[in-house]
Amino acid sequence: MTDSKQKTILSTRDVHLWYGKKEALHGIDLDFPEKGITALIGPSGSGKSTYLRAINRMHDLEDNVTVTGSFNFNGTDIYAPTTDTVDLRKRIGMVFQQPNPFPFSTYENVAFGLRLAGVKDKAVLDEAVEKALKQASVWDEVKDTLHKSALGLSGGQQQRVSVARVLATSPELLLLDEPTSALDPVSSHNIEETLLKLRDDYAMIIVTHSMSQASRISDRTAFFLSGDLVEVDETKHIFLNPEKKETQDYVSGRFG
Ligand SMILES: Nc1ncnc2c1ncn2[C@@H]1O[C@H](COP(=O)(O)OP(=O)(O)OP(=O)(O)O)[C@@H](O)[C@H]1O
Repeated sequence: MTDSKQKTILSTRDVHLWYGKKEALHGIDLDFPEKGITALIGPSGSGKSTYLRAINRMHDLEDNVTVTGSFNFNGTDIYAPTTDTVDLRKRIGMVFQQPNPFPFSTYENVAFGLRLAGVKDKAVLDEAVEKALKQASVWDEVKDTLHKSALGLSGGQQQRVSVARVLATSPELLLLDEPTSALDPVSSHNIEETLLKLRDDYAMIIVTHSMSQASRISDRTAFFLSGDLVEVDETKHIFLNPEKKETQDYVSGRFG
């Protein structure tokens, strides 16, 4: 669980983002503690994914996107020209909506980032792969087929292997962009349980359309509307006693 005395792992200030001439984020100030889950909620098009992807510079891969503002990540200026994005994305791992295993074995999927970082020792790799798969609560289901293609796993197992792949490189922050929206209810529940187990050890930011999911798993919730951050607070305050009328209207299902 988070508490108010926690250190801040990421501090973002006055974040604006333009797709061409269209401004999608209008000056977001938001901080994240070093442990626990923050949910980003809001109607479709409110800027949740845009903001999330700005955190690990995913927009660098798109043409015509301009980002301004400050992103201080544990002392690293995320947008400084000297910041290495490969290293940054190891420190800030990302799990996407669709499970996206590479067409390799489960083992090689999880070992991928470590091999990229130059780890060759088999014993080190074996241990790291097992640890990450256990942390992602999928080890028991895949331990006998580690060297078979990850594409043969169910969608829910693939998504937990995606979580393990991210954990294997010892990230400081995990970004999750609607990680259960392509999964059946049982697989979604398994992912939620996995995230709940990780929240004492990691900082996580999850974009979700499901308000019940946000209220089940997050410590803090940030409500976005039309590219603005309307309100951020402990999840129970946002759902039971929000300050702003727009938040109240959204969480009570009046729009969105
Ligand atoms: N690649 C892009 N090019 C142009 N405009 C974009 C692009 N991606 C998003 N947008 C626009 O930016 C705004 C914010 O979109 P974003 O996807 O961040 O919202 P969201 O809250 O995550 O929505 P959803 O819940 O539907 O995923 C929207 O108006 C969207 O149309």
